Amino acid sequence: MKKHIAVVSGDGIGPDIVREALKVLFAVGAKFGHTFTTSSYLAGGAALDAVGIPLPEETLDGCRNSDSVLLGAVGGPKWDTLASNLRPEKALLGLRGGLGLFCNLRPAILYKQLSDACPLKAEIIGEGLDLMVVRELTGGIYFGERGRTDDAAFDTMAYTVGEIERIVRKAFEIAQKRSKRLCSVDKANILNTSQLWREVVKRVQGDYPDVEVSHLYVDNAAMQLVRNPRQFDVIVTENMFGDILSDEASQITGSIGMLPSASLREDSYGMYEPIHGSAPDIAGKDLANPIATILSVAMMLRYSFGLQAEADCIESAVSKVLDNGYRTADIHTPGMKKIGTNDMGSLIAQSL
Ligand SMILES: NC(=O)C1=CN([C@@H]2O[C@H](COP(=O)(O)OP(=O)(O)OC[C@H]3O[C@@H](n4cnc5c(N)ncnc54)[C@H](O)[C@@H]3O)[C@@H](O)[C@H]2O)C=CC1
Ligand SMILES: CC(C)CC(=O)C(=O)O
Ligand SMILES: [Mg+2]
Repeated sequence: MKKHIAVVSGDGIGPDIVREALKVLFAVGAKFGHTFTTSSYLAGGAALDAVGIPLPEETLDGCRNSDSVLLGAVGGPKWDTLASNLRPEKALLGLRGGLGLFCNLRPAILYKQLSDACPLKAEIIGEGLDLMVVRELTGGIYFGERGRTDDAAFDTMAYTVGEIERIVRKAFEIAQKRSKRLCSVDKANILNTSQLWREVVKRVQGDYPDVEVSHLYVDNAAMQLVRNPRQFDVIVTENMFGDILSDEASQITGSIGMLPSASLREDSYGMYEPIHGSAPDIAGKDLANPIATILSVAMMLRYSFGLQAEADCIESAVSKVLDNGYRTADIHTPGMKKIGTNDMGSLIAQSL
């Protein structure tokens, strides 16, 4: 198979982790006889520094004309004082919105080798954690009307039935292939958008009678995630709630450096990125955990290219390296071998 991938490394640890993910992508290509080619594009602070805007047209076009996108992360203190339409994070929203990637899958899996890195008590975590956060990605408050004067500011959360229905249907389909349990998270005791969200879930539910549905308010869901995370299998929620809850879920897996994501539209095209940000505190220091980005490559192979065995091979290689006791600093526990970003990527590539 031949595929062309747009690579957007971005800022902070973005280049560190994408470099390791590409090592693994090319190694898996060589092992299975696929040709993966790449083109690099600027976005975020890197683009601001080079051309004065966070998302150059060339980047969006390059991504559109590729088979999929691999993204690191954007943002950092250097650009924090810029007006909101010029901030690096605008590039991320521009890519997600511009490419129509409404469906964000964020699997939170606690590898058994990392149970000591999980901050929850053993009796809470039991046999482990394997949940899927299905997050709406192109609507809600990150995309609504916004404004700012010297002494006031507003952001708007807006959703249409169509935007809710398409993500909710995706979540039902995913639940059908897993444990057939779906929890919809909203704030329907306050927000109009959440009341509409809940109405849509209840109507659409009729088409998936085999799926058991529950509803939680987001404040309770945040609490339940640490009280009893194993009650969840698939969570579906709007953009900002999904952003926050997936960072929370990631900590249960040991580190935010473990969680990959896929951002999809109706066809097989997708953008793949770790759920974390650009971690400016550890950028360029060989400290970042590249596993989330490497597992994002596995998601790319599975969801965009239909390469199941290749995706499984990457996930097994990650597991093997953890089995052998290698840990980056964020998941390190006593008795384990502490290694850097570069060695972690190389070991995973060699273990394919
Ligand atoms: N997708 C993206 O591009 C995102 C970008 N951001 C941006 O990133 C910048 C930093 O944001 P923060 O809130 O600090 O979130 P962050 O996710 O970058 O970092 C939070 C904490 O987790 C650690 N961390 C993150 N990824 C790690 C990894 N792979 N290995 C080890 N440790 C890791 C960091 O060192 C930090 O202590 C901001 O400019 C923010 O806007 C934030 C979230 C998503
Ligand atoms: C940087 C934000 C726009 C988004 C975010 O935190 C995320 O998608 O995880
Ligand atoms: Mg986030």
